[in-house]
Amino acid sequence: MEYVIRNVPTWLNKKDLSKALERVEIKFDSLKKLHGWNYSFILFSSEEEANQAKVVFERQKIKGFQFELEPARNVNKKRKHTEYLQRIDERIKQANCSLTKEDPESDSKKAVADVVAPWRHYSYPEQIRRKRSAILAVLARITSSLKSQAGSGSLTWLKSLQKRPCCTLESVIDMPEEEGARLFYRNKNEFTIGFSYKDDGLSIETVGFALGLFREGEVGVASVNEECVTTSKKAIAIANILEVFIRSSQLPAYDKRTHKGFWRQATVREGFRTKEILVLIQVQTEGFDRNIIHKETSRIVEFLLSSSQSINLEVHGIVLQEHNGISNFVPTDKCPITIFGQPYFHEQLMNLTFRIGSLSFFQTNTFAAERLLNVIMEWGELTSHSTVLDLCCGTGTIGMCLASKVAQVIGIELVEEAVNDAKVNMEMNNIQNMTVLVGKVEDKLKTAIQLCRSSQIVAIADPPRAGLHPSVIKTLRNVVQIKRLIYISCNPANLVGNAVGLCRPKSNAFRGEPFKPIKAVGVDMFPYTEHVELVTLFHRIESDIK
Ligand SMILES: C[S@@+](CC[C@H](N)C(=O)[O-])C[C@H]1O[C@@H](n2cnc3c(N)ncnc32)[C@H](O)[C@@H]1O
Repeated sequence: MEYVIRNVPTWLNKKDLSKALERVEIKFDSLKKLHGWNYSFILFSSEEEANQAKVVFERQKIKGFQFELEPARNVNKKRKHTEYLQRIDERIKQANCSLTKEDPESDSKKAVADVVAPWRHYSYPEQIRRKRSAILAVLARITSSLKSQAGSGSLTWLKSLQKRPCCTLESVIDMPEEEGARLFYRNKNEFTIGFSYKDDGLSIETVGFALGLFREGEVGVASVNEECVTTSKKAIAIANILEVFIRSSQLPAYDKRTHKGFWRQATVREGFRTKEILVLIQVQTEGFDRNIIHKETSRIVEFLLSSSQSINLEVHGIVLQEHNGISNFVPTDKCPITIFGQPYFHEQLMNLTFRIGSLSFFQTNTFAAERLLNVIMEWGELTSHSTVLDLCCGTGTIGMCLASKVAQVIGIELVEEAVNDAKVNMEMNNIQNMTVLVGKVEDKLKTAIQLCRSSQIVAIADPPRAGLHPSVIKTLRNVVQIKRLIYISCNPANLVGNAVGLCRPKSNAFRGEPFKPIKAVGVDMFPYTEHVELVTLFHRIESDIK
């Protein structure tokens, strides 16, 4: 049960408010209070708890303030459509005002920037230092986890390590201080469409970023602005344009609390080198009239195209995805429909051109992706006799960049649209020695291995954040032709389980000879955030086994 506490001092932080409420024995599940708010969201587990709090507030002041409690739904009363239309003019004025005249140091601007670029207060060398320490901690955890495996004494390379990292960390490759590399670098930006809440309780449709986790009681969305140094400047402009439109739309923004509303999410993707922009708009259609949907989607296309052209941005495609489920993710199995232009954009990498569909993965930072590819090329020690296994290949970027150096590339990718893009990309770049299989690596790896013509297989794994399925690790160990494996991890903490699986001593469950971590390098794909890409080279170590 969500309520709002009114008359809270703006300077009071969540921790102190929480303590003050506990002192007067108010029971609640969670609180949401940001600096600058004169209110706070509070979640009670029952109406009784809320009533008790109300009585306490009426009887006594807290921190010298007379708090008031009201149900949160009053903050965002579902307005009748006619009332809504009457307010449109006022809203647009407010919207323009907040977009153009907001104090650059305002709390909401800073709060949203802290969500998307939480490390913006650290100097860049300090960010790199922190990422280095985090990676070293992961590499040391691999050592300790391996040591706890039965039979690990047979791994001679492990003996001398004690608690040290399992291999050398060569460096964390930093990004030059340029737009598109260290600043405003994300080529894919997912914006939430929802409501921001003003101090007077008025809610206003907003396209930007959620200020916190919904499950922790945060429902507010804040407009994106140039303090958000990870978001590309073009994406910021497109989000601001969409915000003006949605504030005047006949269809409402989606409200996460009620699961009602139409406009849900907007994803802006762009080719930094090609200057192409693709916009994916996600909508919840249940309960809305098809004619109004048609009218409003035509209007959004018109508005977006004319507004973006007026500031010299060229949108190449707009696609619409229906998503009536509760989860926030963009489902990769719900094919969007094209409402303008092409359902894809292009980007260039290592002098090759890639077509990328709205649901296909592409490395987030184009500049950093090239640094990553340089490391893979060097560590792969590829020859014209090698076969590259590109596991989780997306639209085929890694495999295609290596194809000219090897005999054969075999990719595996789950998302069908990405595989279709990969096929087009092979043709566009005249690559004839690459095959891509659609499906899960865990299901397709054995087929891929049967297709390998060479006895020198280099496996390159670039899995999603969770890492590879354990069955994939077991299969990789069983393929004796794989002597070298490069693992790219976008969530280094999750590398530990897979690395232990690859390197642990032979057993009934892990039959093939183990691998050994040789070296690692970090690539700062995500400046101003804690995230970092980790590349680790593993070699097969048959001769090391006693
Ligand atoms: C981190 S991305 C890497 C993509 C690609 N290597 C690149 O550089 O563009 C991970 C990819 O794995 C795909 N994926 C996720 N789970 C998978 C699975 N079980 N089997 C195969 N591919 C998977 C995703 O669709 C995504 O394209």
